[in-house]
Amino acid sequence: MLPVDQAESILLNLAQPLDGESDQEVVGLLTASGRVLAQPLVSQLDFPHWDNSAMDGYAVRYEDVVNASIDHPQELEIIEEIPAGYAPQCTIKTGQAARIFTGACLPKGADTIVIQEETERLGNRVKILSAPEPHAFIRYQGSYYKAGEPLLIPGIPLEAPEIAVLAAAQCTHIPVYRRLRVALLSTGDELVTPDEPLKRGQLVDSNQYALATVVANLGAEPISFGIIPDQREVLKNAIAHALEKADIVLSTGGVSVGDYDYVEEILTELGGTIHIQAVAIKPGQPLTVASFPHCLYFGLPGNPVSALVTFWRFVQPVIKKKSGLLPQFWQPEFVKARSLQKLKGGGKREIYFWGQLQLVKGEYEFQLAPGSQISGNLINLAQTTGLAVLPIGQSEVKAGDFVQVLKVR
Ligand SMILES: Nc1nc2c(c(=O)[nH]1)N[C@H]1C(S)=C(S)[C@@H](COP(=O)(O)OP(=O)(O)OC[C@H]3O[C@@H](n4cnc5c(N)ncnc54)[C@H](O)[C@@H]3O)O[C@H]1N2
Ligand code: MOO
Ligand SMILES: [Mg+2]
Repeated sequence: MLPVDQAESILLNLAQPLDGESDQEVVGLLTASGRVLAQPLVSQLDFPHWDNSAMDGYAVRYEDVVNASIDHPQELEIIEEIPAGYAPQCTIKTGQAARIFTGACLPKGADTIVIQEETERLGNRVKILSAPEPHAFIRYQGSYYKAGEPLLIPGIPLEAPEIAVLAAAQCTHIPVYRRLRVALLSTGDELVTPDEPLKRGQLVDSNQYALATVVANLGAEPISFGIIPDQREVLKNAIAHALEKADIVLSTGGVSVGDYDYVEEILTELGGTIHIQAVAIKPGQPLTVASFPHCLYFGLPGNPVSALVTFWRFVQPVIKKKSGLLPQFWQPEFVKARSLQKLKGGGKREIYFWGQLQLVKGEYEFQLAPGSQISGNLINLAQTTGLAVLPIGQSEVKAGDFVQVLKVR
């Protein structure tokens, strides 16, 4: 049995990120969400593109209004009105101002904006009722970003803020890494699909749906191979087929010591290198991992909680790293949380308890899922947002004490 941290480092070494031209594709702005940028981007535009006003008001020369006050207002002549989107035509000279609106270009000669609340309008003249700060409310060209500087770096996930930057930079053809293909197969004679009537002894294949969801949420493409019976040759063919089609294969079941647990033998027969046969983790101990020249195979344990816990702990960072993300985006996120219940440890495995992680008055709390914490019980797994971890050697966490919690969503 490998310790959890050793299993993790073996896996992260095996997870080679997508790289090179053949692993990239070009997407549009509205299809870029959740993708990973594959090339450094530079814009030829300054941001802001022009000196412009941050407020509705008047563009003035600071020296004209420096002494303005409510008792001694400064009167200026309005020579132009500049809405957003218009190029100003005039130059502001001493004693003059331009009516200006938020986002509109600053006219030549002006160096300060007086907000409209500090003025009084009299036809084509305006009274300035207080002295502004010099350069007040001007957004200077290039003050956010100068053309030619690095804009976005490869390896970042594209979400609303990055997509806004890309749109503003008029980058409409976005180079991203291709989506990883993740094959899913559920092994077990007892399994049926959710729409089949159950005969005695049968069980619905829930793992396939759970894994398809978490894989898709990571921006990868789940490819379903359905339910494969516990028949050696049938399973071997299905695994061989999945290995051809995918970057990563996730199977569930068939990795323990039972007579019908064929996965590891098949992986060896197919030429895979076995890296992990068991991990000191509860639940999830029989996790089996093999590598092939173009594919990484995870044999996840069949119990529904074991399948998801091993996915969250080991597969998720691997998918993220392989997707081309920078380390700060793929490293598992552990937080310190106050456990609301007593957690009982002991034994030879690191124990993962499932429950809810909540932020209460700036401090994380972990609420253990009520009911049976046993790997076959998927019912109380619903609403899990964190996994509290008890390391080997720690016999308990008292209610109110701190515990490390892996955030899972
Ligand atoms: N003698 C021993 N027996 C077991 C050991 C052990 O060390 N010695 N380990 C136990 C542990 S821990 C786990 S975890 C399981 C892992 O078993 P397998 O990965 O071989 O999985 P199966 O035997 O095929 O199934 C286990 C369990 O999960 C249900 N299952 C399977 N697939 C699905 C699915 N797609 N959706 C929902 N549920 C599924 C299956 O019906 C079984 O109940 O082994 C223990 N045994
Ligand atoms: O290690 Mo198994 O995953 O608990 O039931
Ligand atoms: Mg088994």
